[in-house]
Amino acid sequence: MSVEAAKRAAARAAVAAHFSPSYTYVGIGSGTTIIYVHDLPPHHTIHFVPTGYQSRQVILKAGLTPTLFDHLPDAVVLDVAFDGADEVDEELNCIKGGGACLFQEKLVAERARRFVCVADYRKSQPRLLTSWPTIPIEVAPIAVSPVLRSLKALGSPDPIVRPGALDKSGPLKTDQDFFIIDAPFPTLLTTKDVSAGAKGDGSDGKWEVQALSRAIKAITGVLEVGLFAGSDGDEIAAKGGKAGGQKPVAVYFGMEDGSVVKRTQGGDEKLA
Ligand SMILES: O=C(CO)[C@H](O)[C@H](O)COP(=O)(O)O
Repeated sequence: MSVEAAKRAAARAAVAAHFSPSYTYVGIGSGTTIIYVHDLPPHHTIHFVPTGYQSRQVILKAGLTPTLFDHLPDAVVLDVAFDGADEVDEELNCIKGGGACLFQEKLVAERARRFVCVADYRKSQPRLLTSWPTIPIEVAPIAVSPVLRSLKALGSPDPIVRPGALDKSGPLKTDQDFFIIDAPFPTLLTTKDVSAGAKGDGSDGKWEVQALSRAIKAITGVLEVGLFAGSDGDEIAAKGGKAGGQKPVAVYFGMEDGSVVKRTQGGDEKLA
């Protein structure tokens, strides 16, 4: 099965399980997989909340109505948010930002009752930074040099500012007019690794996902980190919260053999 067919199969399974025509607000992320999420059952009054320029164009092209994040009334919680990912580990931590939209993607994911990811088989790995090489980090242009130095001090061997499409036009600019730094690190540890005795605090060069995310976020000049980790919407709801999770409640992987694998905290399940 082609990668595109795998993406479509993942999106169909995610929509079948997590979309309802009765919803009012639905987040729609960025990337090439999310395009297939627009194949929705009939619905009438849903506001689709984009995660940036590309996402807004995709919503418009599908004939749907975009509602910008900063137009949402304060009390609104999105019923669900769908998005892609660059890599997902076995604990459902994600790397995002391959398309440079990580800041608004995190805003939208955290505003949703449930965040659901769609991806093809290449994105599924036991640990982050196994196949995807770097962590995307959105940075204020004025702060690029000190942020690069701080990332090296945290153990990133060779962080680079992501170039734009043309050499002569300088670095790529995000929807916020910021830059993206792509920072490689050694493969990240899971909480299971830490429970099994690994330190995960970077002192031996190895970081656990959330510990590294916090350390990068604490650097002055960093707007957001492309690591989506911590609690998911269901864990937050169990504690009485309405939204706030960065981690997906489920990830749907379209597989090479045509099947779809659904990953949740309970493990992986092969769907038909
Ligand atoms: O995080 C993202 C953009 O910033 C995308 O969701 C991620 O890059 C996945 O994209 P694709 O579906 O094209 O593989």
